[in-house]
Amino acid sequence: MKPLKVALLGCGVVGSQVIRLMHEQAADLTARVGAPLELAGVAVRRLGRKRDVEVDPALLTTDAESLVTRDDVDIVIEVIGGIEPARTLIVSALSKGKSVVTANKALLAEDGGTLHEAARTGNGDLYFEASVAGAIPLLRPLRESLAGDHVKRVLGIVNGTTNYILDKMDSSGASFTDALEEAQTLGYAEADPTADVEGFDAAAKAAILAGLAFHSRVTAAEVHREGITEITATDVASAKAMGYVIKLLAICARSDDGRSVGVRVHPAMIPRSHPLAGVREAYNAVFVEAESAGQLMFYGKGAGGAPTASAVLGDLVAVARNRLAGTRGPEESTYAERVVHPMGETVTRCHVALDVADKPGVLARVADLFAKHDVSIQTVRQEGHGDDAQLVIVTHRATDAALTATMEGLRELDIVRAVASVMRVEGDDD
Ligand SMILES: NC(=O)c1ccc[n+]([C@@H]2O[C@H](COP(=O)([O-])OP(=O)(O)OC[C@H]3O[C@@H](n4cnc5c(N)ncnc54)[C@H](O)[C@@H]3O)[C@@H](O)[C@H]2O)c1
Ligand SMILES: N[C@@H](CCO)C(=O)O
Ligand code: NA
Repeated sequence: MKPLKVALLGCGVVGSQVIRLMHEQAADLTARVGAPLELAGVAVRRLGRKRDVEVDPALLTTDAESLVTRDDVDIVIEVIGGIEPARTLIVSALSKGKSVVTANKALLAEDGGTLHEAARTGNGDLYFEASVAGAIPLLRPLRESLAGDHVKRVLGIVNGTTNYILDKMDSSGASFTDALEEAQTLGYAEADPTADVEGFDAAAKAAILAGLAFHSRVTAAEVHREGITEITATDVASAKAMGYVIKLLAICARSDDGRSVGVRVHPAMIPRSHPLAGVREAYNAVFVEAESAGQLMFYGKGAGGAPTASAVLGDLVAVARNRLAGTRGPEESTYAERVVHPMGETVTRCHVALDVADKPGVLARVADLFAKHDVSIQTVRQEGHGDDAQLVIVTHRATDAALTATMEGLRELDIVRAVASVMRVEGDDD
């Protein structure tokens, strides 16, 4: 049987594991695909570098553009990352009729439309399971298994680094800075942790998830994004005292009338009894709620060379089978054309801690301000007394615009010394 030729772009953490697995599992892959998969070349930045995997030096090239357009190449795997040259290389490959497998969430979330269009006109496949939640099969279930259902909400932990940091803060009382340092020492967080801790990585994944779940195109720029850098040990302790844990959540939800979607990434308190609260260390987990299927949960490793390569290889087998069968996988589905509504229209609950003076009338004035903005209070608790009093308030569901206006009003009240902590509450639907 004629082999299918595979060009690999990038031989870093993921790329080196792709090579290892293609080599070690060659016989099984051949049997599963129906033809051998053969590496045609590996594009790297520097030829002489020491690598985590043995590669035939004759396969290495620094000319990625020539590799992806070579006539004998059938499938291109892109694991370089970043926007350029990844975009140009993927578009070149697709325009030449190749199929592409990529793990590049940043590119898909910024300009997925261009890639999908190139796949459509080139009549090839574009698969990207590894781009969201690494090893966890999540995109194929959304794109294929749930294609007959109506997804209402996707909610989950899609960034392992921040989950590791928040888990450390929760279990040991560590500060954000100390927990980040530990995550860096262990290799979870990068030297420049911005993409993870500021929520960019999770926002890109949320955009991809929302697009698939709601059959609409969503870009990273449309995702409301807040990171975890401002979370203090006091926030974590305060959450703990109330039976909550703080997680960085990606939440994609369809509006009640079905016309729009909300897509957001921010830290939130969830009850300790919620299944997502038990997601420890660098693990990922995603809940999908669909009209007929009900609640589904996907859990596993969202990062790491081998786990991510597992998802890449799954896609490789799928696109290879399609090529042999002379068919293609599903195209991008954007027929619903739902718009992303502004964060102000999103309905959430809120936990607020206020430093106040403990004297008559303070609670009444605070409550009055919530009422003025039509925000209903669920619980209120006072801690401390005298000049050290703190009011801890949890609201019922209200629009983010009303909650934001309430917080602004609280900051202006003379009886409020400081708004010590504001955090959204998710996962208990009171
Ligand atoms: N590492 C993970 O756990 C993980 C998980 C999910 C998705 N991803 C995605 O997989 C992709 C790769 O991630 P990684 O962790 O392997 O990164 P990495 O930095 O370890 O590897 C990228 C490699 O690409 C090479 N490269 C850069 N520009 C190149 C060019 N123009 N030509 C040839 N080679 C070039 C780099 O030298 C590097 O070796 C990214 O899109 C990332 O977001 C990674
Ligand atoms: N940096 C990501 C892994 C790649 O998506 C994380 O911490 O989950
Ligand atoms: Na995945």
